[in-house]
Amino acid sequence: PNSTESMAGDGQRRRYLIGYALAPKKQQSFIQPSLVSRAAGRGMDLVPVDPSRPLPEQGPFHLLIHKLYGEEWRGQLDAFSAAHPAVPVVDPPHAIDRLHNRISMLQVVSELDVPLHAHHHHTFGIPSQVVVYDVAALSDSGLLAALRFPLIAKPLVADGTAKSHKMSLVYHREGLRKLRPPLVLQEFVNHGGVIFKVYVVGAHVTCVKRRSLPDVSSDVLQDASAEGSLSFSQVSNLPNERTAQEYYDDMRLEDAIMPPTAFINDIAAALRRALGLHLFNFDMIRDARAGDRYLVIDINYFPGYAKMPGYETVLTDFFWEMVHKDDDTPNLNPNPNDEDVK
Ligand SMILES: Nc1ncnc2c1ncn2[C@@H]1O[C@H](COP(=O)(O)OP(=O)(O)OP(=O)(O)O)[C@@H](O)[C@H]1O
Ligand SMILES: O=P(O)(O)O[C@H]1[C@H](OP(=O)(O)O)[C@@H](OP(=O)(O)O)[C@@H](O)[C@@H](O)[C@@H]1OP(=O)(O)O
Ligand SMILES: [Mg+2]
Ligand SMILES: [Mg+2]
Repeated sequence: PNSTESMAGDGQRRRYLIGYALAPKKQQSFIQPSLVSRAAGRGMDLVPVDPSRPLPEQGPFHLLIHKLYGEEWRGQLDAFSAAHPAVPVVDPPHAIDRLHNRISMLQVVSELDVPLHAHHHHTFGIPSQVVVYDVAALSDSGLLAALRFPLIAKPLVADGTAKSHKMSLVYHREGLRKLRPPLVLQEFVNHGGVIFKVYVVGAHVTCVKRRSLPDVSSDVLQDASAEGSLSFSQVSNLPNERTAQEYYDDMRLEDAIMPPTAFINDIAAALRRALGLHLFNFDMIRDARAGDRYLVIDINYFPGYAKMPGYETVLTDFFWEMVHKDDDTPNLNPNPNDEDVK
């Protein structure tokens, strides 16, 4: 409805339109009034995109952010980019695709170029893993010889469906029988029940601690009578309730030492370059057997940023950078006093 090229009033700054295309649940969690008002205070209006209507009828946008999939939506984005090559689309669908397969997702990590000498004895990598396409492969001894129990079985596809988050812990061979390929069998690495979630928003990096799966003891592995596997879903996204059992875990969480900031920042920057993405997070665990070894186990596109401390400021700064990318005025102040933020 509103022409964004126009001035909002005498002496007022130019306004920018940021279109967001998100599933209803994502829209609920991400588009908080606090974010909308902070962005508005910096001259940027967040408006929903209707994916069922042609993009040229909407806007005109100065930036598009999205977490929607499918051929139709991709066609919309391609047409939009062809018509408006200067308007940033965050992020390109082909770059997001790589995160929809748990093999290609972590492949990037093993290829990263991070100057490790700068980080003393801290190292990083991914757990050993193999991809299993069919049931027959589950009893292939050669394939299994490459891995040590316990294993974690994850659906190969990570497309955001509830199914793609369903996993099983597998303690011994018997436990493999219940599994449904295609999946990834990954070594479960004991890590003290704490996971580090690293949120990336353009050049900004924030690391937070979360509760994770508890360590698997050797007793459990040796107990032949025990169930061979255990299923679960989205542990790192559990509500922060504290049952008696969890009280202890929370204490351990508080005590957990964060990985060094420079180390995290270097991995995040290298990942951002390699993936060609602006908005993602990755999960990292510290290998309990080798205290300074970290393993990346998951990468998510456009994660739950509202859970990240200072999310309104971080996202607003990012939007500002994106809409001013092509400005030729070198000394624009990136942090003017916000106008209407309480
Ligand atoms: N190799 C591993 N070793 C130990 N624990 C693991 C391993 N892989 C996953 N986990 C645990 O299982 C949880 C779920 O795994 P993962 O993060 O891959 O699933 P997801 O469904 O993609 O999660 P998200 O909700 O973050 O997208 C992790 O948060 C962690 O607690
Ligand atoms: O909201 P969405 O559907 O995008 O859910 C994402 C969820 O964010 P939410 O907190 O907003 O639910 C993320 O949580 P954090 O890692 O940030 O804790 C993470 O679980 C992603 O894997 C989910 O993306 P999916 O893999 O399902 O596409
Ligand atoms: Mg995860
Ligand atoms: Mg994930």
